[in-house]
Amino acid sequence: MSAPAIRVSGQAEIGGAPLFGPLDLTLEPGGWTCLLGPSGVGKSTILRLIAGLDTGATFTGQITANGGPLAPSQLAYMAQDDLLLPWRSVLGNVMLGAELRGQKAERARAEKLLSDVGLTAHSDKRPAALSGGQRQRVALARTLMEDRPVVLLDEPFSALDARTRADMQDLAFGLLAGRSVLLVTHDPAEAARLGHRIFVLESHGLAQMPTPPGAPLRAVDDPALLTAQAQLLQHLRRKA
Ligand SMILES: Nc1ncnc2c1ncn2[C@@H]1O[C@H](COP(=O)(O)OP(=O)(O)OP(=O)(O)O)[C@@H](O)[C@H]1O
Repeated sequence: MSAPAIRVSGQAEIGGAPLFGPLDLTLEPGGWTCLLGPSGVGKSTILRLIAGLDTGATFTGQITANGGPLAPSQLAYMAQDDLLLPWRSVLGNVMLGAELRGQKAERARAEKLLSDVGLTAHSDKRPAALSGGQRQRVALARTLMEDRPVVLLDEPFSALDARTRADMQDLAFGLLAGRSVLLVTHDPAEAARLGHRIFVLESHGLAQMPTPPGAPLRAVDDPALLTAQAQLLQHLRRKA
């Protein structure tokens, strides 16, 4: 699977007021690009624009994959809300994408993913019977099930306890190897651990931040990661 180079160049406004940009964001082809920034600055809007979904913003610019159009079939998108269908079982939600496309869902693969996210015992339950963190893991499994070259993740680990968060980062990083991943996160440690490229979105543009030396997935106790994490937090606090 060859992952395209995704580029977003342009600016957005809401109700006539600038939201972000002008900016020029190129995702790491086949790697993880992490996007941080203050609440409301437009991070989710960028994800939704790339996904071709409605936003409240008017975007002027271009979004390209290897210089051409990005087809919806190239991407998987995990929204901030889990968007689980309440009347389907957990397993049924993980298999939803294939069924919506009229394809036969790979049940064994869905069951393996549910095992990977630690939810085998919950596979027959309805989403309402799960905790917020469990629901988020179902949504992650559903996204990983899609097997697409471009993956957009909007705060996918935000509801997880620290240990599960590290485990799910490991899992997602392994299963998404070779994909172009755009991760929106509020967690500097997460960005420093996972990012091939790290950006902070600010109202006037985009700041590229240094990544720690060494390839992701970085060890959580790597001193260089801890330094990068602290620098990122300082940058975010200065901007606030
Ligand atoms: N459908 C919509 N209609 C109108 N305005 C919207 C809509 N969706 C988002 N906005 C506004 O657009 C701005 C950017 O929202 P967005 O969700 O992209 O921010 P964000 O950086 O992802 O924030 P957070 O970190 O809190 O998730 C916000 O001011 C928000 O109120």
